[in-house]
Amino acid sequence: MTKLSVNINKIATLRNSRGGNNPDLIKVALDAERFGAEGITVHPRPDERHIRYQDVFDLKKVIQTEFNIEGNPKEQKFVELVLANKPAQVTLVPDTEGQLTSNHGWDTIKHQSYLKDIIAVFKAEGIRVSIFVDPSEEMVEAAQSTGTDRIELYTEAYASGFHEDKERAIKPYIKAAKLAEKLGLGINAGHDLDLHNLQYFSQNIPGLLEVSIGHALICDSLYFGLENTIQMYLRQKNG
Ligand SMILES: CC(=O)[C@@H](O)[C@H](O)COP(=O)(O)O
Ligand SMILES: NCC(=O)COP(=O)(O)O
Repeated sequence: MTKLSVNINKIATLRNSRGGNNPDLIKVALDAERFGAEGITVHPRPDERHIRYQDVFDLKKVIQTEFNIEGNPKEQKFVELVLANKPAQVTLVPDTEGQLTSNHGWDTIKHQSYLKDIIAVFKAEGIRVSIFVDPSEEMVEAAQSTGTDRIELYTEAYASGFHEDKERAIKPYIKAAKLAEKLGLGINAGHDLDLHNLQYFSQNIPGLLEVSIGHALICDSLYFGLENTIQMYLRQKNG
């Protein structure tokens, strides 16, 4: 069964906007788990615009479901943060500092040697590794030889094409997922998944192990409440 990992970056965005501790990130993470979240995802960025490095230490002490930390390992502070907290999973994302949000996957051919080395560092500590990739069979093929446990399919292109032509939008993801399965790679997915596009994605992607969803879910919770929203996403995912 595909797991829903709730990304709480945007809770931290709201908290940081006033300098205090409201909303309380730790409380939201624990409530999200109580409401049915099957994992918690955070993406501490170098500018700490939302998730702070200290948040990761605080969350690690209390999270009961799978903890997934995302980030770019070219940032040494990120590597040290992950090794110090040993989450269930680290998701390597090739974001640079100035990006508004994640907007591309790894070039697993060009960065093959680098990825091989850094993935080995995390795996030696028993941390499962996932790498963020575009839905490209070439990139998935090359991902296998990096030694990664999983890939995370970057789903922005699916989300942006969904309303116009969902069959067309999902096609590259089905191909990439079938190849990943054949190569023995675990399959995660995320970015811009929401209440409208999640069910079709999870119904059509073979071997999907985890979806990580943040922005749309937190926005939806403003209208439906966090507990109801998490239940709605779980129903869509399992539908
Ligand atoms: C890797 C990815 O697509 C998202 O998990 C990312 O964490 C979103 O980052 P922001 O929440 O900073 O937009
Ligand atoms: N890896 C994707 C993630 O954690 C959340 O992405 P989004 O739902 O905030 O776009």
